Amino acid sequence: MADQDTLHRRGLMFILSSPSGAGKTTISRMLLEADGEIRLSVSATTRPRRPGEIDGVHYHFVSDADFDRMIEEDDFYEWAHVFDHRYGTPKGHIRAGLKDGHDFLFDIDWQGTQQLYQKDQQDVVRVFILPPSLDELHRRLMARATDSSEVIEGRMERARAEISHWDGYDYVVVNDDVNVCFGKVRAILHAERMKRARQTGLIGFVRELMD
Ligand SMILES: Nc1ncnc2c1ncn2[C@@H]1O[C@H](COP(=O)(O)OP(=O)(O)OP(=O)(O)O)[C@@H](O)[C@H]1O
Ligand SMILES: Nc1nc2c(ncn2[C@@H]2O[C@H](COP(=O)(O)O)[C@@H](O)[C@H]2O)c(=O)[nH]1
Repeated sequence: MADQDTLHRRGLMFILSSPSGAGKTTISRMLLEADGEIRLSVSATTRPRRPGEIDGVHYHFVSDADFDRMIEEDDFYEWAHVFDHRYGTPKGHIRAGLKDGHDFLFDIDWQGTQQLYQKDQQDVVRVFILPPSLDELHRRLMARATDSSEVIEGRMERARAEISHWDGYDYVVVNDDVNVCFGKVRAILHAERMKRARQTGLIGFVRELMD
């Protein structure tokens, strides 16, 4: 008897985007902790490190010159200017990993999402996270206490523009209660893994069933 979980499938690129402070990093960390089959795509950024962030784990913190060099050497799957800095997804082993059935989690903005989708529609799953209100978004950015009030005001000013890209996503989830939101995001991941087109091992399995 076949166990469906052992059938071969293509991996997927699971993207979480949101206005800054809505909670995508929180949901990403919960997902990585709960699900052993998905790995984080670690972005490169020119922004300064926040307290508690580890180089190579949360981001690859690079200089402007290093970022320029990475662009020149075609090292990025996608990159974009976000706020006052540059962020990019290093190609790494993503394409080979997808073929081997590994899933990758991306915490990237709408510009990066569009670029990844244009390159690889079939493997991309796009999830947008909304805050319950703009007041709550502001409260969360303040409570996180990782950015100056100037930076927080800049992020609030950009929030409406970012939210306007909500319709470029496959799923939209409101992050009011974090556990409820996490449950919904996890359900999306599970369902997307079950898509017939991703379950490449099904063809052989069905053939055997019919014989
Ligand atoms: N549902 C929630 N209720 C209350 N606080 C939350 C909730 N989700 C996340 N937070 C808190 O809000 C703050 C912002 O969350 P987080 O850093 O995950 O946002 P983000 O969308 O990743 O922001 P950025 O784009 O700036 O990295 C954090 O302090 C986090 O603990
Ligand atoms: N297009 C990309 N956007 C990225 C990438 N890595 C992160 N981001 C987005 O930047 C903002 C700000 O992040 P923060 O950590 O400074 O708060 C946020 O929207 C991220 O999703 C990337 O590689 N490409």
